[in-house]
Amino acid sequence: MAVPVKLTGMVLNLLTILFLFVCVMNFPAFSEARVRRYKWELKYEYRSPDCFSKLVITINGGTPGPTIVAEQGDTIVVELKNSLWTENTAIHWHGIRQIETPWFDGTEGVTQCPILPGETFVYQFVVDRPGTYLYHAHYGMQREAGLYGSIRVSLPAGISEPFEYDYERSIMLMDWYHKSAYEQAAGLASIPFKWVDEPQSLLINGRGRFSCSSLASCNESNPQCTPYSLTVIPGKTYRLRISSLTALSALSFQLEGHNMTVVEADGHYVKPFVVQNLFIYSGETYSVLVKADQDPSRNYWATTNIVSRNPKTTPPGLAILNYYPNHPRRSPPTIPPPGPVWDHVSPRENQSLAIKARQGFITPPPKISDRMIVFLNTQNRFNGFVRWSVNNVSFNLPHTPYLIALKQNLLHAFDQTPPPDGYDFKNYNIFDVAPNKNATTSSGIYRLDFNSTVDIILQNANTMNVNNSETHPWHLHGHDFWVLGYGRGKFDIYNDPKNFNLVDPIMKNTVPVHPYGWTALRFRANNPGVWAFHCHIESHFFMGMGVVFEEGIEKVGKLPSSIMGCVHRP
Ligand SMILES: O=C1O[C@H]([C@@H](O)CO)C(O)=C1O
Repeated sequence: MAVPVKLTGMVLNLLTILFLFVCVMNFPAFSEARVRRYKWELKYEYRSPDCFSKLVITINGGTPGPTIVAEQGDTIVVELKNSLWTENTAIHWHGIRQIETPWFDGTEGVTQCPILPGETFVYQFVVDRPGTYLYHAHYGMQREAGLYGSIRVSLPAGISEPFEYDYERSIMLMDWYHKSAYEQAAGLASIPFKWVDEPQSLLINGRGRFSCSSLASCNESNPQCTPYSLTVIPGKTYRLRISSLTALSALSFQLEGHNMTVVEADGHYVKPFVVQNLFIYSGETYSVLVKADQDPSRNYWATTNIVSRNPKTTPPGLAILNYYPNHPRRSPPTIPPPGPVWDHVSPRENQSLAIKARQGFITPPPKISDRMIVFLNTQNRFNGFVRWSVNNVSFNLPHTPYLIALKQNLLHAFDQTPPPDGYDFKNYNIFDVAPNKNATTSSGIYRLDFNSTVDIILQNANTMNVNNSETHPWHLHGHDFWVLGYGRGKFDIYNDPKNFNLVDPIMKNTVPVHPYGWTALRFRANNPGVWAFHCHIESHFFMGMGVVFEEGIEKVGKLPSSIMGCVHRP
């Protein structure tokens, strides 16, 4: 009798060890997960990021705000105190899917009520994937007041990336306006329409340079606008996590005399490819590898330029690539290299086409989809206002959050007619000035079958100006999608799907649609909640360029009362 008992004990011990081993290997989060707590206070303060002094929103005194640094599987807790005297807020955690916490996506009007002045709101969510992510205000046009920052999620200790580097650094790109977000918003919502125009400067890690000349509130020797200096040790390889949260601008980023190898996009490993300049759209993140292998006796320029729109008077953003031990502020002996020609579309299309999933890290998409929605992107005129629309419907964001309205059956909170799944494919000429017949505004939403596979075709077109089609970066909340393809002209619903990349498409959360082109995406509607999908250009979303998806609302757990401040209960 004794032997079998002993054997059973041994077997049990072995099984326990095996179980723990499997947990550690497959679910690093299980063994390592930590809670990371942040205490943030938002304030309006005078700052001079490009030497021009204006009111900006700071987090704990800074803009950009603090970087959230975590490991895969960690829980992030941000205790956010709104000390803006008279202004609400909400913060979106861009690229974090909010699995089982759809109420902490931070999208005012979609997933939560605004956070009132004086209130402290606690966001709590899990960062379930490694990669480079972002956070920013998602309330009106508040992001461009300076409320933004980055989230860096690394792999748990003991697991390595599929590429090698010695050190890593973050580069955050931003465009910068001197007018307040209020002045801009009021202009966009006025008759006659007042466009925001090109930014006054471009910021690299929160620093830029505006030519101050005669302006009293501008001081070029203010240390707040000293160019950012990225110090490298000769011979070492750096992983640069490059992100953009511009209000408007599509950018190119380059390091004078250095190639960059792209290895990550929006938290997914990319089949490596080399670029001299990286095109990056608002809401995107990339990691590139750079070797400090040039003449170490000098410094080099790091520059960013506007592409896709005529930059007019906006100067390039400049930073210094500092080869240690040269002085970090020593100007390179060269003039900053020019960026790519702003209106050449094909180099940008080529970069989009080059971004594929890395071998060994491919998550294949479902082979077929259950529903295809085509989104025609156009400008409209509606009751005299200039708006943007998809399928001739311009989105109106209600202030009762959809998540609450749907859970509590508040049907009066938004339009109950769903917007259309397509446009008049046969008769609409995407190269014509947008005619805007039958343009409407609506707060209606798309309701997706839970767990269904959805294809989205972003179809670009001419704006209301002759021979003009713009670039729009579209961002999906709550999901990553597969990028199945890009094309020029009008998407052919019968033939173009035959060329979809179902082999190694990259997964992303933000993707551009190029001028007069289309972009095809696929995602699984498997994250119960209500999710915004919109152009990441701050003014375009404000002008109606977005939609909302609902999926599996019945599976959403009990909503926390903290998100419900604006909802009147009977
Ligand atoms: O929304 C926009 O308005 C202007 C312009 O079209 C106004 O005429 C522009 O470039 C946008 O992107």
